[in-house]
Amino acid sequence: MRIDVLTIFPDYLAPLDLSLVGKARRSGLLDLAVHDLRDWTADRHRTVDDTPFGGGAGMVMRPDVWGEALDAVLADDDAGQPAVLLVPGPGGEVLTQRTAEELAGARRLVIACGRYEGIDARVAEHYATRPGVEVREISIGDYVLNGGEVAALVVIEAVARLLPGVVGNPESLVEESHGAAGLLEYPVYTKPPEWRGHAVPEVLTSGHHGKVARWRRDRALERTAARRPDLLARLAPDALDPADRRV
Ligand SMILES: COC(=O)c1ccnc(N)c1
Repeated sequence: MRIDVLTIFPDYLAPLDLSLVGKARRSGLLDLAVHDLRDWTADRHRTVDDTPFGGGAGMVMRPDVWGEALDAVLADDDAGQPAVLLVPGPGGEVLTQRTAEELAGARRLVIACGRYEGIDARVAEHYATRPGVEVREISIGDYVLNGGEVAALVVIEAVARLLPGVVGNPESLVEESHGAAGLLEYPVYTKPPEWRGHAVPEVLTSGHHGKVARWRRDRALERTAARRPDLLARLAPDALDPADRRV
């Protein structure tokens, strides 16, 4: 997968050199490039914004600069592959694990990080008509940030970890919260077996794999019922077996 990020703060995306995403980039599993939007400005001050039509506080990011940048980045592709143009913003569709799974299936993501009061609306309108480009505004939750960069980091991590080969044990993707099981994850423990008077649940040291699996499933169901009953309600009817019903 190829991901391009456009921003006026490239250093905000430095964490993408670290950990699993950084490893995926170095191994070639993920082709990720961060671009400075100001490289497409034409004036001495490298201006990317201007005052809003209709008045009001703050500044709006100029469509001409974004147009030059997006045209250049979108044109730079090997096979005219379709691209999803993501615009992080509080008014977008809220990112869920399902969204991440969808985006992980894309050949290419281009992420336009807005700042100030946002990007001139005509940019999204224009690229929505561009053949091979799908425009999606993505929110990472119901709150406002100062720019799209933090959201870009969240989206990239949520998507990259789903790419084959990025996480060591793909099995772990099934039982994690919001994973394929559709439940919250069960509690996890490691050595020592007792810590400050807290013992590890005995079943986990019994060596009985069937009982461990049942215990974990029960804890995941209990947690989901207590903290996110909405997720339980969404489960397919056949997702719960008779043994689950007693939790
Ligand atoms: C400027 O971007 C935001 O404020 C933003 C982006 C993505 N999700 C949000 N909840 C806010």
